[in-house]
Amino acid sequence: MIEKQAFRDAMSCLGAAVNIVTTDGPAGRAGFTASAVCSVTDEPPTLLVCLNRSASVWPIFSRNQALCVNTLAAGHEDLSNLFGGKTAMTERFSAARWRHGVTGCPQMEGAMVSFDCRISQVVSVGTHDILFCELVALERNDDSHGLVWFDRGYHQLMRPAC
Ligand SMILES: NC(=O)C1=CN([C@@H]2O[C@H](COP(=O)(O)OP(=O)(O)OC[C@H]3O[C@@H](n4cnc5c(N)ncnc54)[C@H](O)[C@@H]3O)[C@@H](O)[C@H]2O)C=CC1
Ligand SMILES: Cc1cc2nc3c(=O)[nH]c(=O)nc-3n(C[C@H](O)[C@H](O)[C@H](O)COP(=O)(O)O)c2cc1C
Repeated sequence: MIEKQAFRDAMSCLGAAVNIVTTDGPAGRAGFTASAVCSVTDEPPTLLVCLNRSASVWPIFSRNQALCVNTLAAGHEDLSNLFGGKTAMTERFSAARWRHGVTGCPQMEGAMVSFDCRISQVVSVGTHDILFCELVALERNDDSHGLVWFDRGYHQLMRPAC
């Protein structure tokens, strides 16, 4: 049996994009920081997001059935911390500018990519729900530099100069 701490220490070696995942709908607006986001299939275009069921945002995502994955760019470190901490939702959203996507979920201005999705399936594993999300609309910002979460810290990824 692998201890939880050994698992987390090992997982901290896997670099991952940092995302602010948002929702809006009948249950209201919410957002949280997630690194557990992954491409599933391109037919139909689907990604997954792992959400801890003990997070305060969980009931809101469960009910709204739609979300937007906003992939963060270099310079968004403070925003990531804000959406990853125990901060009030109004404070989280007042730190950036938002538009409404096709699903009505908040799309962050300046995000590297925004994946506007409907939640197509949910599978519970351990403490988390795996939200399978089918893409409805897409917005890209190819000028910004990247941001990854690696070894419990942020690292900027620079695009080669053209
Ligand atoms: N998948 C998740 O739920 C993640 C949660 N976090 C949360 O953010 C905070 C800071 O995390 P770190 O500084 O990276 O240090 P950490 O030691 O808490 O986590 C190291 C790595 O383990 C994995 N991890 C952490 N908590 C997890 C969980 N509850 N379930 C599955 N995998 C998990 C992630 O890959 C994370 O980068 C912690 O509270 C952590 O729980 C961070 C990354 C992913
Ligand atoms: C870099 C980073 C990555 C995170 N990734 C995830 C994740 O993939 N899934 C998850 O459920 N929580 C993740 N968290 C934790 C949530 O962002 C955090 O628990 C959530 O904002 C909790 O909010 P609450 O205070 O509203 O419960 C991450 C936090 C940070 C700082």
